[in-house]
Amino acid sequence: MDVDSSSVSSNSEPEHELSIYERIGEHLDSISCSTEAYKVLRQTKLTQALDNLAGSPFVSFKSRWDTAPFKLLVKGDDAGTWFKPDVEVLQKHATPSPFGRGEETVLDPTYRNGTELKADELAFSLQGDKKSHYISFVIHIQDELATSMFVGKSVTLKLYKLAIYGEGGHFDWHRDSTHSDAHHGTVLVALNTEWEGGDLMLRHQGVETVVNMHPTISHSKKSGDQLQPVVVAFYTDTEHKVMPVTKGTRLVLQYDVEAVEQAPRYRGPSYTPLREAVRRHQYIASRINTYPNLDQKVLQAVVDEIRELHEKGSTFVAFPLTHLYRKASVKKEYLKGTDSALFDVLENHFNVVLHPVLICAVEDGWERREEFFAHKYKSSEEEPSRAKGRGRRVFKNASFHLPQASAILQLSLPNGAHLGNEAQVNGEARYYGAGMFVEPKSDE
Ligand SMILES: O=C(O)CCC(=O)C(=O)O
Ligand SMILES: [Fe+2]
Repeated sequence: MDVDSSSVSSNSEPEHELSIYERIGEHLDSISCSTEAYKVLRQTKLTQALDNLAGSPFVSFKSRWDTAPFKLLVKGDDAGTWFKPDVEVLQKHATPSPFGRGEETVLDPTYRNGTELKADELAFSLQGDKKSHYISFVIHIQDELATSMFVGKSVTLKLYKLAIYGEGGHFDWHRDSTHSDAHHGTVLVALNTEWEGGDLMLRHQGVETVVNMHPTISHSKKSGDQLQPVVVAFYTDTEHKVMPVTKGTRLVLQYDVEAVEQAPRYRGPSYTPLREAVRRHQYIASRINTYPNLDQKVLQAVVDEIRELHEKGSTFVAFPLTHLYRKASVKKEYLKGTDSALFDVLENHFNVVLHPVLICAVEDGWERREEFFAHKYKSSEEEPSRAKGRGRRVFKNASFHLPQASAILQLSLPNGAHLGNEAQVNGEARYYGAGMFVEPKSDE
């Protein structure tokens, strides 16, 4: 990239969370930062505009589908129905749930205490064998997600497992592991049992939310009162935990959500992805609890601010994505939530490039003040000379704007190491911070 650069200057404040990020970043990659640096700015007009945009990391809604009669089969054994599952049969076949601590898969009941059945051990069919009803239930969830968390994407649910938590069962804070580049969400649906405790908690940008997963009664004139499951979906990079169950048994189906960009279809002359997203949101907003923020005014404020920065001479304006991604998923087609909506809008006005990002701290030798720099993450094959102590080049006409609500600072799990529902053996599923790099369109 052809941009001006200057040597390091020092006038920023020390930032506690940034130090954490830098430590984790190094832990993740065991590399030093690359030589080309973007100066990190905080509390700018652009960071404020981005903070106003921050959305919610999850949705929950009642399924309108009649799930009551779904039959459950475990390794061919009858295990009741969604309405009345046979807990004993399910437990008989279940195995203890491990989790991932760094590269290891471990069993540690102080962190996770529960058992599970894998997807290939389970089957569903309606009494009378109309299996298509179960498939319709799944398709209904996919459709809801394509109008909320994954606007305009083609969404596929894949059953991952059934988690069983008896009394004392729980799972501490973790992020779910991803199983493919397109895997961006988790869906949970509780079966109809009675339990107390066992709340699901989600944590995003430091805010914790409790979700009630108990099936609820729905009143309908046509079909009378009906018990319906609550569907909870969240992005895979959302930290979550299951509080200890104090009574009864909690049975939860867990699905992986794969989302990829939809093939272009015929669009009318007034079509824009944002208009389409907002139209769909208005339709579902009344039924769905929370969803990404797609307020046009808030999105426009980000566009206006970037344009102003460009006009003032900051040709390269960068900021972090709201979510974390595996490295191979830092691509337009895999963006989720507000990241996806914002990219679509910015792309109409600017040249936008996505790239994994590392933030590094540099200590000023005299005053012992830390300064922070954002770097496009490059592997050692891409930039082999990086670690050999070449000077840092700071782009003069560029800035990296770091909002409060940025997942890049949320990589700080309690002990700084990966804690997931699975181990990370070859590292391809690691979560990275990433950024959007926005410059004026070359023809403007
Ligand atoms: O049972 C639940 O509600 C979630 C379990 C979970 O987070 C997991 O197994 O990864
Ligand atoms: Fe999980």
